[in-house]
Amino acid sequence: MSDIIDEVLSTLGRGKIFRARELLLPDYVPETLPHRENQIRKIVEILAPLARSEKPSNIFIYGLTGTGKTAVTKFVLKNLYKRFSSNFIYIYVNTRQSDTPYRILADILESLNSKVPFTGLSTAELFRRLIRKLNEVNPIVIIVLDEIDAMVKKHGDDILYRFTRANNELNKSKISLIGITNDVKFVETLDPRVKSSLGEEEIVFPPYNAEELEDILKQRAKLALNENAIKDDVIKLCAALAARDHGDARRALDLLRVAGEIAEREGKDQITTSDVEKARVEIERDRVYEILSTLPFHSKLVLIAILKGLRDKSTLTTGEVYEAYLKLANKMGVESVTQRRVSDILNELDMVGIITAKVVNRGRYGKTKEISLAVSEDIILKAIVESDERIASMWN
Ligand SMILES: Nc1ncnc2c1ncn2[C@@H]1O[C@H](COP(=O)(O)OP(=O)(O)OP(=O)(O)O)[C@@H](O)[C@H]1O
Repeated sequence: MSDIIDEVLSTLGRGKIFRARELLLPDYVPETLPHRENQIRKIVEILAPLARSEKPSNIFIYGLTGTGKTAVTKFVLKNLYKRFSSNFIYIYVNTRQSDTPYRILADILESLNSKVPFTGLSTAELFRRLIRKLNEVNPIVIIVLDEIDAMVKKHGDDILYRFTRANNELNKSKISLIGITNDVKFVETLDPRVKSSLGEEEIVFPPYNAEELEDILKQRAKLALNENAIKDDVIKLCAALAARDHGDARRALDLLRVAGEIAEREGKDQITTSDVEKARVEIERDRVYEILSTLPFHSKLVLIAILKGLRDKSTLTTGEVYEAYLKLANKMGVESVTQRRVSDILNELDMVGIITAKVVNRGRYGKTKEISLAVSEDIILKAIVESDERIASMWN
């Protein structure tokens, strides 16, 4: 049996495209970050008091997705830590993954070598433990809260408020916060006290343009791909597609990586622009699949109702979708949600690009929406059936 494993591994190793594929993955923090010199300089200036063991101001960083916020923050902290490791420590928490106040506090405590049970304590108790722990250690603690909008939208900004006030309870140690978000409007929703404290310093990351993305891709391609595996037209196309999509470097790098994987799968030794086109379709399909499979149960049911309804007609009204949904809920023996909620679900599905809901005026009958699908029926069915056993058993 181990022959099979060796055989597969040896063919994988024989790829002609990648030298180090992992350098194109989103978690990799490169040694140089072109076109972010100003942001790096500004963060270093704000954090400079660390050199004198003094607490820096809190920083609030915002900019659209893929504009380098996380990479730049990690890069600066890593490099400052190399120089002043006796003056501070830093803890990075992604609050989309650790998306409750409990998990965030537990993550921070665990980084400080303090074991925390998975559940069972109050957040107030965790906070007390954190203060106690920090009072034992000397240095300044920089806490990076990445994607904080995700957590605050679900749980409110109480934990941020507590963090910004924690220094009053600390003796030797001090906390500085770096909050990162890609939702620019999010700042306005914060409690004014949190806003002014977290936003002592604000840094904006603008989107990259196509030329900047080309530089980023070229630099990364040099490290990750074999020398002759790529030509300029491929880099240009990846950069142009990602620039159109609000200047997102992650998207540009994903396009390049997936195009490389497609070329390698086909045994080629060079990536072509048609591989990039295929990569674009593949990435979009994965994105849609991910959205669909993580939808809440009733949203999935509404979609199935739409699929059934569209067998006989080309579009459906909101009322027709609701009727079809009620029938399904009844058949499955689940409690249905209100028509108002179904209407909200339809808006959400429209916003993420799964359906199209066009408002039409029906004269004296008022306005309604004409609902149709914006993605293929196959992918909806596949994602929902594969992610929800109850719906799958009804469908089969
Ligand atoms: N200037 C740059 N040079 C090289 N690589 C970059 C640059 N900016 C971003 N990247 C790369 O692009 C990807 C996305 O960047 P990053 O995660 O920092 O974006 P972000 O702004 O934090 O996005 P999000 O808000 O979605 O988390 C990462 O792989 C990162 O290494």
